[in-house]
Amino acid sequence: MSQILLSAKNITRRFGGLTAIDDVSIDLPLGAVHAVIGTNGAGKSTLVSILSGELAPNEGTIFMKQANITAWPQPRRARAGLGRSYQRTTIFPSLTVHENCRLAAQANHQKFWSWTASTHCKFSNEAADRALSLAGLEAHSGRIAGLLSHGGKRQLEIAMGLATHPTVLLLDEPLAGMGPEETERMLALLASLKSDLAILLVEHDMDAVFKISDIITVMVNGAVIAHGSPDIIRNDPQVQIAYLGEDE
Ligand SMILES: Nc1ncnc2c1ncn2[C@@H]1O[C@H](COP(=O)(O)OP(=O)(O)OP(=O)(O)O)[C@@H](O)[C@H]1O
Repeated sequence: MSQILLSAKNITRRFGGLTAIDDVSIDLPLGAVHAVIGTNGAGKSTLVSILSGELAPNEGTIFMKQANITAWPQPRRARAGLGRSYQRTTIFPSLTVHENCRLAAQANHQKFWSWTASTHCKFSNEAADRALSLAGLEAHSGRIAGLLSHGGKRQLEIAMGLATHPTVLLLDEPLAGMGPEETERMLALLASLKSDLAILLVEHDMDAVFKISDIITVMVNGAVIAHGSPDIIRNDPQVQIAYLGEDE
């Protein structure tokens, strides 16, 4: 069994009278894509926000390897190797592709406010170069980020996440709005990255999820109704009825 890089145990989150996350446990192993799927409002984005540290759970515990990170704020988790992308693109459109990655690396570094001009900061330039290479964006390094295609912008977001040297990457709908070619490119990118990472993927594109994932967790109304390999999930009668539709 691969090493578990992030483990969340019995997470519950309420918004007033609504239980958005209901006693959910999830493990993210090194070298695997773990997808979380579910109908709208199932609690997927809330779960990602709890894991990344943007939202606190009402109950439950989160570990990164042996460290209990439940009370750690988001920046501390990011420095410990937890990266995330958002449902909507969050790039700086007027800066270059390289500058976006450099800033992501700097923002994650405790010594950001040093006397070195940011453009000459060796570690952030190297982190940006490495991230752009991993994400297949080297050729676009000098381009203005806002002029990239939609798929290119999402790819840049992944590169910005990689610039922080994560070990765990939380991806919230990275394929949203992509055409078939862009989707294929992104799936190939995730497949090429996963051996060094634990990836959590929240995604509505079921073809992509079943193609790329090693493990799938299915949520309905905040609770997990099924968990297992793509084959197990595909053949789970509860999943077919509750999520994929009885016809499928
Ligand atoms: N800040 C908030 N305040 C109150 N309710 C919230 C808040 N954030 C989420 N919710 C509610 O919690 C539930 C889960 O929302 P969440 O966005 O996590 O679902 P989701 O599975 O990501 O949905 P989608 O697939 O549509 O993005 C929904 O009923 C939502 O309205």
